[in-house]
Amino acid sequence: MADSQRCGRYSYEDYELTAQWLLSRTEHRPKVAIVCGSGLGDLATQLCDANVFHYRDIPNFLETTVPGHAGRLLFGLLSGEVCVCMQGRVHAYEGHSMEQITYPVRVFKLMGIETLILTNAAGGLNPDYKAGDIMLVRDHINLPGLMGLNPLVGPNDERLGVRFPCLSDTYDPALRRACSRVAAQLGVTELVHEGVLCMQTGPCYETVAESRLLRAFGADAVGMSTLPEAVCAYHCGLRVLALTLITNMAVCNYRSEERTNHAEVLHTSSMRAVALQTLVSAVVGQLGQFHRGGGGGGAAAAID
Ligand SMILES: O=P(O)(O)O[C@H]1O[C@H](CO)[C@@H](O)[C@H]1O
Ligand code: HPA
Repeated sequence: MADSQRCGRYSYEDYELTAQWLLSRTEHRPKVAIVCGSGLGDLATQLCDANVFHYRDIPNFLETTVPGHAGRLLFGLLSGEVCVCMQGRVHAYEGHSMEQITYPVRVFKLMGIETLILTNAAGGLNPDYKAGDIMLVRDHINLPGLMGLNPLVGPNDERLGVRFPCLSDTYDPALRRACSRVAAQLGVTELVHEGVLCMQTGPCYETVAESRLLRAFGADAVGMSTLPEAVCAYHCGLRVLALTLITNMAVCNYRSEERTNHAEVLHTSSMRAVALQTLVSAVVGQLGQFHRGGGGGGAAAAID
């Protein structure tokens, strides 16, 4: 394909090549993909009959560099549903473009994935939240995207999605409802909120003034990932559920002696890993009936 026809750095054929590379090395045919955020990678170890690939061995995948992101892709069964699970992600602050960090999402699309479940760690901005809570992402504020760092910038390949996607329904309402119901069945409703996730590029945590600004903008939590993946996934027709673990409260007060740090983020992730894994596994268990029905666009009918 000529450079002018490429989506940007990658062509459709690059995504296809990686998808075929993976599918030719596993007999699993997943419809669900899961991305594990900081310290949440143990979810991947729950997969039965797993086939494991290191990112460094997968064509065009980037290696992870951040503690808490193992850098392995696993195929296997979770709650009886065939899944592919990213044990860790790469971030823009590691020196990559938005297109590079979202590469796996388009590969998933070409592998036949229908639902993408994103997880991440973030700082709480909503004063009703506390470290250890879980936020179902209802909507987002994509600060890098608003500043031009949007993964869809560049020539658009219509095979992957439309030029001007409307993002009002990025986070599938039926999936969120299903997740809330599962949380109630598991007796963890008091841990679970719905809210707005803001992304800033990182790697610095926010200043006090920035945290206050983001709260005033309407954000309930702030992180350094997830939104580019959600944008790319929605663009190419995947159903998206995003679960944010509030690993710390963003510092919004000059008198506070709290200092956000990655060790604290990983500590909270480890404390809540089992709860989050249980929630995600149970939600995945509800997806099968819809996927077996085949075809897109019927999520609400199938899950409700
Ligand atoms: O978003 P994930 O990858 O879960 O991790 C979050 O936690 C790290 C900062 O502590 C950053 O990588 C931020 O993005
Ligand atoms: N801010 C940004 N990203 C984060 C935070 C935070 O407080 N915690 C975990 N990831």
